[in-house]
Amino acid sequence: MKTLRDILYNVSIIAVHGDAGIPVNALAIDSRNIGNQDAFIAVKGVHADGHQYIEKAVSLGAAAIICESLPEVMHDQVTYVQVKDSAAASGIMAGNFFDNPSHQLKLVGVTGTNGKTTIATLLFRLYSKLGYHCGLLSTVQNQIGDTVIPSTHTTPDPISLNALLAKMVEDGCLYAFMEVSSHAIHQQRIAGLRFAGGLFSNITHDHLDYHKTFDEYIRVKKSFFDNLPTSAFALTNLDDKRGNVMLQNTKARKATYSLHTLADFKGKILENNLTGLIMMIDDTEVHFRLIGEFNAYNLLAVYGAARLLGEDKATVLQALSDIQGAEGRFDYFISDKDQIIAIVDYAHTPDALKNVLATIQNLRKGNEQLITVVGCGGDRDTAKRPIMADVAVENSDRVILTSDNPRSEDPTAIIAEMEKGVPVHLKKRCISIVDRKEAIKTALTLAGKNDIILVAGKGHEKYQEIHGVKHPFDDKQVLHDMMTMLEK
Ligand SMILES: CC(=O)N[C@H]1[C@@H](OP(=O)(O)OP(=O)(O)OC[C@H]2O[C@@H](n3ccc(=O)[nH]c3=O)[C@H](O)[C@@H]2O)O[C@H](CO)[C@@H](O)[C@@H]1O[C@H](C)C(=O)N[C@@H](C)C(=O)N[C@H](CCC(=O)O)C(=O)O
Ligand SMILES: Nc1ncnc2c1ncn2[C@@H]1O[C@H](COP(=O)(O)OP(=O)(O)OP(=O)(O)O)[C@@H](O)[C@H]1O
Ligand SMILES: N[C@H](CCC[C@H](N)C(=O)O)C(=O)O
Ligand SMILES: [Mg+2]
Repeated sequence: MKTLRDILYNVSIIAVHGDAGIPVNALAIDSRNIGNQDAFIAVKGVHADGHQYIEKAVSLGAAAIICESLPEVMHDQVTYVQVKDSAAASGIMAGNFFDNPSHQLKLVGVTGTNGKTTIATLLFRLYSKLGYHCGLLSTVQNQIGDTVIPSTHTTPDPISLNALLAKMVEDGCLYAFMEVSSHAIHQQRIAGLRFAGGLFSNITHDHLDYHKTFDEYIRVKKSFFDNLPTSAFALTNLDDKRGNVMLQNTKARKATYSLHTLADFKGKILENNLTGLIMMIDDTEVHFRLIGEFNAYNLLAVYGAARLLGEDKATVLQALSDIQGAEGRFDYFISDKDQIIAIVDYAHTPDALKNVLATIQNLRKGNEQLITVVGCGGDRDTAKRPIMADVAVENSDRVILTSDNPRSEDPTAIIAEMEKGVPVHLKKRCISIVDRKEAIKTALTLAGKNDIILVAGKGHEKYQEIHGVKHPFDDKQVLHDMMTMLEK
């Protein structure tokens, strides 16, 4: 068993009260997970302060307490360690506890508002296809080779994260590809990890409920690159306004990709339709199964990262050509009877919705109707609600505003906020139906031959979260079922 002293290696310590040589059984940042001989790390959170739970942790058997301010009552049998930053300490300690698994494989992190899941998943599938055993940490799921481990977050808390990386190392993985969310960077869930590379996709409006201003959101994302080591690569999208800024202060080896300007990895779209993309990448013409300009960016990012990790150009392009995208990202099927194209997409930001609708507009052959069903999540960025409704009506023939995951909010009130973004002259395009199933059914009823239906916002999600309860709900399944029912 490791001692507290071993686990504290590299942590900025202010004071130690008690014996640092005690053995530690497990680490926890949540007092509810404390067992005998564990170390509890008290972290200040968004809703509560972990320091309030120190006594509770001791009563459950904690042998060590890591905190920023020492409690008034200290027990003789417990070791108290005062640190400068408990959140940072939790990452570093989790690394030490699990033998720093990120040092034992090549860990690649992907950040940006949109495209993280797609890029990380494509990298995982590419490397698996190239014959490497590897791991994936993503919004949709975590994976170690073929073994799927359900994910609770885009980027897990530092203890779960290091535990998963340690399992990957134990299982013989050489690479791990992970999404790095802005929440995770800000909450230091990635503290102490050693990255072999970092990728930037893009940055647009999202999560302003959490980060408050766009500048702060940019600063947080940038800090991921600021902290990369010199041994890593940092790959950025030059077509994004903030692409250069992201790498301004990084020590890592800089590299760029672009569809529109000179870059280390240069791509051009030759064809973009429902059968996929044809692109020119560094003078080679390649066909991909993924659809839409935004996926051209994702593919280019993946190609660039693989080259920076040392793979051969022809091998990468050949393998990438046949790979499918992540679940619920431009996931579509065509109905037998009326050839209605039904698309499920995880677009839950104004920019993602705009991109997916622009992609659909490009795919239109004649004057098919485009019907969009969309909602916004509760307890999340409220500023995006009217913007998303506006984007939807500006770029669709018919829009049905509906409920996403209302969480603790009233879905009718969320929809009312969305409605405020619909310009008066476009109001007739738009109706609101709170029940998501009814909304999808109505879209199908409105659709005629060859029309296109986009159901946006929930992608792969298999539930609808209402007041803390996750009710089974799957956009793709509902579309299938309703279509079958209406065709009978
Ligand atoms: C807003 C947010 O990000 N919250 C995360 C945060 O929790 P928190 O700050 O709210 O925690 P808190 O309730 O204030 O508690 C503070 C501390 O006291 C501890 N505590 C609390 C209660 C108790 O009885 N005992 C106890 O010890 C908690 O474990 C915590 O360490 O830290 C927790 C542990 O890491 C996370 O699980 C939690 O994610 C919540 C569930 C969440 O929904 N997060 C979302 C917004 C999120 O992180 N999303 C991103 C993706 C976003 C994107 O699309 O880019 C993600 O990476 O998943
Ligand atoms: N490179 C991109 N640029 C803009 N939009 C994109 C891009 N890639 C994907 N999208 C859109 O964003 C949606 C979400 O994509 P993806 O899940 O890959 O992003 P993400 O960054 O992982 O999202 P999250 O932060 O929720 O985990 C997709 O369904 C698609 O509509
Ligand atoms: N990772 C994103 C997911 C949003 C998905 C959408 N369906 C919602 O519930 O808002 C978030 O936590 O903001
Ligand atoms: Mg994701």
